[in-house]
Amino acid sequence: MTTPDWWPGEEHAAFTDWALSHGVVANGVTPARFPGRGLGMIATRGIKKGEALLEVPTSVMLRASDIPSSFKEQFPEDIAVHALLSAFLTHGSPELLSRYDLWRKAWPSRQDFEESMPILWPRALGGPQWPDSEKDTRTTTTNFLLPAISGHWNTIPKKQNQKQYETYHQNLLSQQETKLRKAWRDVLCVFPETDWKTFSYHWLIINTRSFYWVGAEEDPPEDRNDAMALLPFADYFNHSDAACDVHFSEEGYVFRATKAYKAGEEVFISYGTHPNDFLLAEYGFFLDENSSDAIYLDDIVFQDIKNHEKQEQLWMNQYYGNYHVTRHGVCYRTEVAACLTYMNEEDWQNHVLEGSSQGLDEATSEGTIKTWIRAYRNEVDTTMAALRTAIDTSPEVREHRQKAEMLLRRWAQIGDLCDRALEAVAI
Ligand SMILES: C[S@@+](CC[C@H](N)C(=O)[O-])C[C@H]1O[C@@H](n2cnc3c(N)ncnc32)[C@H](O)[C@@H]1O
Repeated sequence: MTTPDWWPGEEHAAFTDWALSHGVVANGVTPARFPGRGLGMIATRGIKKGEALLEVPTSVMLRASDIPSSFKEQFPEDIAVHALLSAFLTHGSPELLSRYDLWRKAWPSRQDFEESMPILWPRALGGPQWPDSEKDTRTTTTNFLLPAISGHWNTIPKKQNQKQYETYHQNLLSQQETKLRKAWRDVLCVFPETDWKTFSYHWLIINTRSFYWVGAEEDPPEDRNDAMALLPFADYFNHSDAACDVHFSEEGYVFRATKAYKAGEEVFISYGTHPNDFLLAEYGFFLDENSSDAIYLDDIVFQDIKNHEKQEQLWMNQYYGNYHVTRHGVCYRTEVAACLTYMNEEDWQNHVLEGSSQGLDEATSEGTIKTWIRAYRNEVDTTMAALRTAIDTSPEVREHRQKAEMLLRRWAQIGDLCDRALEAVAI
């Protein structure tokens, strides 16, 4: 019998047999190869909306509670679950880990992560310095990484004394780096001889393949990132921005179809409503079409609203930061910040608290917002031109041409998003 062109290969067939014989129920889906996406799930027959496609019992999952206490107790109490699971995959007893051998053979390689994940990219493309990084020989100081990932701009000076606030979709790389550096310190405390490449590989496996999990008897952890588990087989699902019907209970996880599928179609789940910069930083890919795509104007807005009292007003009224733009225009927070550039304190307070339009000038607000979006558009043009030049002239960038071209594609998307938002802005 000839194998189909999506045939995943022997190691995936062997892992599938293991999963099915250990209680995983796959109902019309199986792993398959999809160009540009590695492995994913394919519908093996017509599937109706609402059908249960996959059940993964808790007995095959890997959670913090599955790690023996004797192993856990060696680590600092505040170790993150992500770090603990990475440490267990790196240093757990071979007898306990052997049950996952076939699953682990089905994972992507470290080389795959080096290609796709900015956190492992070379310094020349804005990647961080790690124990195995090559000497920093950058000949350019341009930031080629996207501002939401790197936290840096080429054309906009970053304000130094901004307040600390939660940003879920900005400064992504430094947040990720902080977590990985802490995990690395925690594992070295207990296993000083840990191999960086192996540990960081496991950390990235967990970063890209874990699911939200809280046990029935447990309260959700303070840090949402600690509510995680690995689900063998379910981690074949790729992401799309379509809706997704996923439930978990003490028995395990159940994935249901949110639409009908024809045999041969890829079945996706949603990893969450994430903009493309987030997908690139956290998962090493981004979508061509993403209804959740957005860019953030915070550094541009704070460059404009420098006045300390005005910044305090934003802060006190909980409008400080997280100003986002989609192709449909800007969020309400951005509109509120734009009014503050020209309204007096009393009028602005009455506007945000009571909806008063005293002192509101929609044309001025619109003009301010367009100036902010144009500043982002200018950053796109400047950086794309520099990146194109670097691809042609800089040996250290040319060596990583595929990654540089991935960045160019994302910058072009952002340029397009700015143009559409400029057309859409009308308050
Ligand atoms: C949970 S795994 C999914 C299985 C994975 N494709 C594999 O080959 O093992 C998540 C990873 O799959 C890839 N991925 C998921 N959705 C994708 C998509 N829509 N396009 C491209 N790659 C995707 C990314 O590399 C991501 O880090």
